[in-house]
Amino acid sequence: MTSSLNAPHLAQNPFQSLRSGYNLTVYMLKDILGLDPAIVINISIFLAAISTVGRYVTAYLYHYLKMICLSSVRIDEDDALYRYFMKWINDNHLSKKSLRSVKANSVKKQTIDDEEEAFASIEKGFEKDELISYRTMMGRNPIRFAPHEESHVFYHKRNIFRFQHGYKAMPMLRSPIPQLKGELTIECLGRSLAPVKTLLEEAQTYYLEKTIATTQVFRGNGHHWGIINSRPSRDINTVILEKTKKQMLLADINEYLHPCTRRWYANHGIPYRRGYLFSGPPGCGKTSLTAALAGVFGIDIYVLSLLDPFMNEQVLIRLFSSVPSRCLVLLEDIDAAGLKRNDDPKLKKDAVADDGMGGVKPARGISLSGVLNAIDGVSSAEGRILVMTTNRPEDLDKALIRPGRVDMHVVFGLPGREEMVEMFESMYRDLVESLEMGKEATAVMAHLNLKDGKGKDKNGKQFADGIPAGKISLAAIQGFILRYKHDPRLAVEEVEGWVEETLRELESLDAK
Ligand SMILES: Nc1ncnc2c1ncn2[C@@H]1O[C@H](COP(=O)(O)OP(=O)(O)OP(=O)(O)O)[C@@H](O)[C@H]1O
Repeated sequence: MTSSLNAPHLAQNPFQSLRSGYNLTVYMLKDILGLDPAIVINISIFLAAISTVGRYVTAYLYHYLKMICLSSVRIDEDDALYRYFMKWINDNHLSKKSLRSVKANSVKKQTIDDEEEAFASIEKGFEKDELISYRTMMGRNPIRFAPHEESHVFYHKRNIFRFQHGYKAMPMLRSPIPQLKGELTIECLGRSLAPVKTLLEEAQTYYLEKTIATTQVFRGNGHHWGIINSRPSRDINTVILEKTKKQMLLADINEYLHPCTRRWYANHGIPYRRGYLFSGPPGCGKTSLTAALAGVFGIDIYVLSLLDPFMNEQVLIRLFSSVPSRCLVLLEDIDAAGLKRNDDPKLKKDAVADDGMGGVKPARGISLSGVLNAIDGVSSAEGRILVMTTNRPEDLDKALIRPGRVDMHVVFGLPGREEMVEMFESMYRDLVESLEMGKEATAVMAHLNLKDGKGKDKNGKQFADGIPAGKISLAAIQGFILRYKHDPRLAVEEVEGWVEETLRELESLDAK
């Protein structure tokens, strides 16, 4: 009772309230806990000082120990090693749950394996004609785990490693705000860098072996290249092109990529670059051949379009100078950018300014000389293959396609009879193979007239007979076959009607 009477009352102003708070604390320490406030204050100050000194000492010791006991490596986010390591750590350590704090991602871009795995989990209760609900399948998709910004410690081959995801600020030209760039730091307990080097080599080999049958596609996004796709490499045999043309192209690229060729170019003072022009109507296989070539030679594709909204000469030069030394740069629809010379009569209405080198800057500010500079200027990377595609080769300036910039011109045309038969057979190859293995094969194949090679040929030839040569693209023919991908006989029966309809559509488009 006495103590409650002694308790300070609510203060009338802030100073009074502080004072009453202080009085209350003193009263609690002294009367309730029986402690001397002066001693408590001294001890608190002492502990705070110890903790500050402790923090400094630990930081110093950590720094010192790091210097003498840790070896470390830093990797920038846009370096291929970053991808190699992240895949390796995800597959080898995350799956074994040795990391306890991770970032979980839903799968946005399913690979073929993801989809097959998801379908396998619902396949048993799935009726043949049932409609697929993608939502149901999505629910079965694996969740991906990735390390996040914190540091993680893991043990590998008798070594202790620590890696940390972080960001560093990069000063930007013409901007006071620095750009944040991701980086990875890998540390290893021990004074030798050898375990980290071995680890990175292992990650690199692992990644390259895992992705041996895939082609990565990058696209310029401003000043940098970003990965947009990683897909199974296209088999070159699925691309229909005159045999001699295909073989010449393969031999030419093979010769160019041979490690000894680089020295030869250097000895002769020739810039080590090779360019190809693929021309032809839409849907005739230019992009398909490019993808297949990248697969054959195990290189990645770097796609550029002069029509991208962010594209200007500076960006183009920078992108061309930052591709890896072995890759395929695909410059799509080069005719669409309107790169013309002053003396071209068609140019007058498009032109906006003289570029000072006999060319003009089209509306989006990329001149012919800018493109030539990017392709083979001093800063342009060596060792790459350049493939330019166009629907209208006749519109291209001679400077753009002169030897040295374009070393081989591959012309694609609308398909003749042979190509159509090849397309038909290629589309039904899997069906024939699966039927050959199945129990009901004989009956079904007899029905489809696919019992032997002859029967297959007969279907393909009948199919091609129904389509006039040089009129319809392979893309359109492929689209039609896809409607009957389980039934070649029906494709043959329906082809004539489809051709009539397609030719009528093409005529009306031409008339417009
Ligand atoms: N010669 C071909 N061999 C195999 N497939 C082809 C061929 N031509 C077209 N196709 C098929 O048609 C589709 C479109 O082909 P692709 O994109 O390669 O044509 P493109 O010539 O690059 O067309 P565009 O000029 O419109 O870019 C692809 O799915 C491809 O499989």
